[in-house]
Amino acid sequence: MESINAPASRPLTVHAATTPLAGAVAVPGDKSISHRALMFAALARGETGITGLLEGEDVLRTAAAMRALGAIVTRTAPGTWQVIGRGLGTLQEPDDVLDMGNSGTAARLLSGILASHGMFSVMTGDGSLRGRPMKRVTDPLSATGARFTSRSGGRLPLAIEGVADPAPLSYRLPVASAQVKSAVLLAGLNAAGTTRVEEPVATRDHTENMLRHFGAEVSVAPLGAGGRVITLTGRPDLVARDVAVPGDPSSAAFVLAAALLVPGSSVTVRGVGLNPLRTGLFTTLREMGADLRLSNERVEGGEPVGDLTAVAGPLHGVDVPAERAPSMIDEYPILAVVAAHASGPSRFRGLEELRVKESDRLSATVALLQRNGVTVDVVGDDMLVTGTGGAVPGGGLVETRMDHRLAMSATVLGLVAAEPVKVDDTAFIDTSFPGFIDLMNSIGAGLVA
Ligand SMILES: O=C(O)C1=C[C@@H](OP(=O)(O)O)[C@@H](O)[C@H](O)C1
Ligand SMILES: C=C(OP(=O)(O)O)C(=O)O
Repeated sequence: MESINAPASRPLTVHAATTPLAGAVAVPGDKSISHRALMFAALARGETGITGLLEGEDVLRTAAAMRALGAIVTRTAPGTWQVIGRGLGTLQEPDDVLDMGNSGTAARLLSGILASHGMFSVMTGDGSLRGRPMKRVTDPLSATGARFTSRSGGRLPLAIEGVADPAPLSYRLPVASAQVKSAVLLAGLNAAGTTRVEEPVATRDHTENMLRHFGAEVSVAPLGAGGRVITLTGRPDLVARDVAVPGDPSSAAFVLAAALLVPGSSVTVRGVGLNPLRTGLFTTLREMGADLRLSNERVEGGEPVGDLTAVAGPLHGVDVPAERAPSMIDEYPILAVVAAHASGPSRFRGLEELRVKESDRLSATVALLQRNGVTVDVVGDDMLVTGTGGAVPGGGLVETRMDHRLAMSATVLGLVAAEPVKVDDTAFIDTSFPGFIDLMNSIGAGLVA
């Protein structure tokens, strides 16, 4: 897909690692928490300090958008940012189109904020984001009184006529999506009364946790088997509070997977966020027989954090239940790579949401593996991978389709394939994991960009 916003492409040929991977590293800050820290700080009164902020392209788009809306957002040192917000309901109408780049989280969460402020705005994104569904947020948000206009299909670019006195929403999520849940809750911040969201399956709860941290009243109650009801009292006095962003478990996934696969490796990733609604991959890897050790468990900035050490060893196939998908939704491409290297069959169930990520990750992951000689099928919404028992042929060209996670997954596959794996473009890795190639080289991957 072409886009005027697309960075120059950066192809990479990955050769098998010739030595074990070793060392202790830290990955960049959590992307979900970084977006939220910037947005919520901009809505709060006063000065918020953020440490460990992910300085990836996606989060930088959110920083630019909050500036365009009148917050003062300043980078004071690497990963350390200061945000001066003026308080809920006081955002300024942006002068120009808000370009959210490649980021679904930025676009969807911001929709909730823009809908609930009395201003006109227009939002767009890159070629990938313009293809992703927005009706999942604009449908519920329309009940606030806000109006959304777009071309047919309800995708970006989107014009938003927000309302200064939005009606509070009561909404049951039709898809398991933390982005939709968050958009509804954010619209509820500036609404008089109670906003209520029901989620049939629990999704990442960083919005709930961080809104409470900034002084909002948010309650969470169980709903049926594994679901939740979230209620938010509108018009809270949001007050600036510092935020420490933990390392992103979705980024640590690539480093740890590489260490599990390259023979003889042992790698520690320090300070990984371990919110239980994010750790489905680690559970799954252990079920595959992975030696994944947790140490130095602690709570930082209200989130559980720990150091994870991956030690290479034999892995076997796994059957991942659909209920686990929300807690590892971004990890299926790298899990598929691990399953391709493992012995025996794997089945990952209930992956319909993968079709609407930065790319159609179901078909793109299938293509990634097939191009490299691995047998893989899709049956309904399930992916079936036939493990090679450590004998991935490789030799294929992977199309990353403007999708950072495909680029990193293909890179890890190349480290253990018999023939070099060509990755058409690694530039999009910068959306979530700037410095990925250097970090991998610091533990011995030998990647030559
Ligand atoms: O809320 C968030 O920060 C995110 C939610 C998930 O998306 P969905 O809500 O579309 O499942 C995830 O895939 C994305 O990377 C980040
Ligand atoms: C799906 C992802 O992000 P987003 O929806 O924010 O583009 C991701 O990072 O894998």
